[in-house]
Amino acid sequence: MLEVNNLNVDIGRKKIIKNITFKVKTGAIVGLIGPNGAGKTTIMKTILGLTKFTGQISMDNHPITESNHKILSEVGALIENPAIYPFLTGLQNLKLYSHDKNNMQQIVIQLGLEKYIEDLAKNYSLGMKQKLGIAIALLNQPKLVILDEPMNGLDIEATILVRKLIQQYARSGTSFLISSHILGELQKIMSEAIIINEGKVVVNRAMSRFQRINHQHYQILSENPKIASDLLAKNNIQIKKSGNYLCIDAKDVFLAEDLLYKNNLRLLELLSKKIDFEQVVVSLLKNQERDIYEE
Ligand SMILES: Nc1ncnc2c1ncn2[C@@H]1O[C@H](COP(=O)(O)OP(=O)(O)OP(=O)(O)O)[C@@H](O)[C@H]1O
Repeated sequence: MLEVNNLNVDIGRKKIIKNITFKVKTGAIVGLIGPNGAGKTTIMKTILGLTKFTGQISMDNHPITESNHKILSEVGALIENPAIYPFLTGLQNLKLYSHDKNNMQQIVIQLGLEKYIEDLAKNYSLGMKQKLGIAIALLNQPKLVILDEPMNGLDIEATILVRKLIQQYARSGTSFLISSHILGELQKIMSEAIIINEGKVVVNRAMSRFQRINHQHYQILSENPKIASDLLAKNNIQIKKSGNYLCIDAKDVFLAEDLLYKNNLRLLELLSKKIDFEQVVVSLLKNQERDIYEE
């Protein structure tokens, strides 16, 4: 539904976004991940027609250009600080954007805003403002929702609520492009991850293709790593070397222990390891494009 092709953004003389191409399918939750200054917010702002660019952006085959933003009426967004008028109540703020009273009331309930929706927004806490900003982004049944750091300032209860709501909207066909530094949180909901660094895409992949996340493996340190490595390889155990350590799959650990014992190779260390998504992202960013954990 959203297609971004060969996107380039220059600010002053600096190239901020360098030839970025990606798609967001209907009902997908796409995570935009990258270190500070990677270009996440710039990409989001560009899609929303707020920044000059070269390349092509289209939604449902309608091009988004500097002069044609019509299709953006189908997009909800929360970028940086929520655009909230402090001297209006939460409800008055929502009414400014809402086309449908029933839909607005439903979102107030879905996000648990009832208790303070009649209060002036200037008296809202950071988390309350954030929830109101998310409510504005979800108004009017958007086809695409762009959220920059949506979990900012939210407590655990609100985080779970927003997570469930995003999943519920995605199930009914809304697409999401979300940036977050809280990778564990994003990992719980996103269907695809686009990892960017210095304005370029490092990896663009469905979550199901990060096969090694949470994969259990073992690191073995034996008396004689060279002989141990030859022995395990000869017995069809797949090994990866990491210095003197040999990494093997959890399913092979008993066989490996047995082989080492029978061949009088003393086991000095046996460490159980799990690779989490954060480690995968750090390794991808370090190696740029080469994922050491992928086969
Ligand atoms: N108005 C601007 N003028 C000059 N440089 C800018 C401007 N806006 C963004 N940049 C630069 O563009 C680059 C990307 O910034 P951007 O805000 O898109 O990064 P980000 O990935 O969203 O970072 P963060 O995670 O810190 O929010 C940075 O180097 C930033 O300094």
